[in-house]
Amino acid sequence: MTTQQLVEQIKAKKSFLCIGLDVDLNKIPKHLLDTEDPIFEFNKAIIDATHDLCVSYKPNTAFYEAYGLKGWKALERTINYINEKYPEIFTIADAKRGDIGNTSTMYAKAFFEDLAFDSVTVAPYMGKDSVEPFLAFKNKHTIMLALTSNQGAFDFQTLDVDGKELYKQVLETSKSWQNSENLMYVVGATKAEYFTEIRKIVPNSFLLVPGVGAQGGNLQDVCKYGMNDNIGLLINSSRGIIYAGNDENFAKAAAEKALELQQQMSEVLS
Ligand SMILES: O=C(O)c1cc(=O)[nH]c(=O)n1[C@@H]1O[C@H](COP(=O)(O)O)[C@@H](O)[C@H]1O
Repeated sequence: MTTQQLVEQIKAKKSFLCIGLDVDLNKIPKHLLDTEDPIFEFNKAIIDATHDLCVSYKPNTAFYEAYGLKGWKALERTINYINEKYPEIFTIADAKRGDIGNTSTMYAKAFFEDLAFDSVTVAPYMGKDSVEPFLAFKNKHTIMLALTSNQGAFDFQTLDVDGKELYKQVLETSKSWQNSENLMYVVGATKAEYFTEIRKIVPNSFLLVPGVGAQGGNLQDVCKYGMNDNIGLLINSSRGIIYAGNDENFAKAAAEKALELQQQMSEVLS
């Protein structure tokens, strides 16, 4: 998917919501556990109930890998279901990969070719030659961690390196990499006060912003300081939406939570 197609979808749906499909078998409604593929059945119901309120789904692969082969199969069924039934949706494999070049190429193939995701999250720690193999894929997007939502972000990311915080160095340096137009960046919603500075470095890039909902990030502040002419934001909520209900009506409860966020986004856009 091109960035332009993503922007058009945002404008049509008046939403820049990304729903995180972080499926935990201990948290999903009990009646689903009797089905053959509870993870997929959960996702399918959530997706069918929310696809017109969001523009993106982000399964975090940890929640699938934790269940071994069954989990990976459920991930494959989920991405295939979205791509077949709702091809306009921007899909994110939240896998936080990155390794030496030839290994990164295999990670990229796994998520862009075998599973046909539109994007994958990547850690910048190993530098240019660990990220460029992902950037080589046309119309695919590499979403690199910049300033994360967790407390540990202050351990390294905000440290001063040659007079500038490390996350700023990461943003600036990455702009010089080959096919850097395929980069997006992760910035946590819990760090809204940093968005003005970040926008000075990457004014045009899309930012994936997790941390609204369960982690307490504020949607209005993120929009105020982070939005650009192309909207430029994908705001993620996972637990706050998908676990809104815990009985037969769980998908309806999730849709109600998604609608709350979509309505706030619609207001911001108007
Ligand atoms: O890359 C991410 O998506 C990510 C980066 C970050 O800085 N913080 C963060 O919470 N995430 C992910 O975003 C999701 C947030 O989930 P909730 O806190 O349940 O909304 C999880 O899948 C996290 O792994």
